[in-house]
Amino acid sequence: MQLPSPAKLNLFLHITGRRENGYHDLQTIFQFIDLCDTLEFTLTNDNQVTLTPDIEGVATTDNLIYKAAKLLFPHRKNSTSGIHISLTKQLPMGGGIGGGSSNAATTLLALNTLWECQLSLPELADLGITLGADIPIFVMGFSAFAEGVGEKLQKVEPKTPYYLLLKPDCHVSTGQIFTDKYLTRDTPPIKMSHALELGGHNDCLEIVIKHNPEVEEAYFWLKNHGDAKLTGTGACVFLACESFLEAEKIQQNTPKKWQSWICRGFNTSPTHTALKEWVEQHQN
Ligand SMILES: C[C@](O)(CO)[C@H](O)COP(=O)(O)OP(=O)(O)OC[C@H]1O[C@@H](n2ccc(N)nc2=O)[C@H](O)[C@@H]1O
Ligand SMILES: Nc1ncnc2c1ncn2[C@@H]1O[C@H](COP(=O)(O)OP(=O)(O)OP(=O)(O)O)[C@@H](O)[C@H]1O
Repeated sequence: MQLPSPAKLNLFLHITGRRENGYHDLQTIFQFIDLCDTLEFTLTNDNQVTLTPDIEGVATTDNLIYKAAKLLFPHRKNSTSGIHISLTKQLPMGGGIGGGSSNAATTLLALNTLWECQLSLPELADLGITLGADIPIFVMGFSAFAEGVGEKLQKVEPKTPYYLLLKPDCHVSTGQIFTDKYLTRDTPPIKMSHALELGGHNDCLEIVIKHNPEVEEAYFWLKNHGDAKLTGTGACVFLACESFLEAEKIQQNTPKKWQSWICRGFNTSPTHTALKEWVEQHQN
């Protein structure tokens, strides 16, 4: 089974409070984009989880793919089932586009089918959130207005424009941003209808810029072309464009020191679309 594992954008990100355990209450709209890693799953009968290739600097046992597979292990129908997973990585790490979380969710979805665990999507999301706050959105697979730490999801259908996405050459630590003393943590909550009509801002921007001059440069460069936004805690910044051609024109002038992609917004995760097709093809 081969599945895409897409990135997400936070169309805005408001921080409305801080919990005693250090996690933050937030409001955001998540949307998927068609920039994806690819995961290939091969069933084995050896009671093992194996993963290739290694991600540089990440031990296999720390890889969210491996951790997600291990979470599902007790739910296998057949206790000798194993899995070999092969990862083709395209999504930059530390970009705020949720690559690791997406990989974990894709693994949960694939193995739930291959190992016949028969867990519901909310049950998989509950397992996933123990590994990361961004995993439930990728498990549920629809664009959403999110609250809580990112797990209370209401389905929404924002516009699906082309985006120009830039990745400055730095890696932002989400933990560092969320522990910064000066992070705004008291943005008043807004209603979903307000969020859909008027959008919002990203409370992390000021702190991310303070720690990462590369993000500051890319953000203000892109802002010259329109309403540029930071996704998550960065480092990626993005701009919704009127058309593919407009995105391409701006991309042609983008300084070469930044990676750039033209991608499309999607309100259904490409993982879910591909998994549905796989299930239809493999039904007796
Ligand atoms: C910034 C976002 O990407 C927005 O979608 C997410 O909120 C972050 O999600 P994530 O990377 O899956 O987050 P986790 O791996 O659970 O946590 C990374 C770090 O961010 C902090 N964190 C994360 C989510 C949240 N709502 N409040 C937090 O304070 C955690 O304390 C942790 O130190
Ligand atoms: N399969 C994986 N893919 C990417 N990163 C992984 C994976 N497994 C573990 N990680 C760790 O997670 C960290 C964050 O990677 P990720 O691609 O999710 O970045 P991100 O989008 O900025 O994350 P977030 O905003 O969710 O913190 C990486 O630096 C890496 O140490």
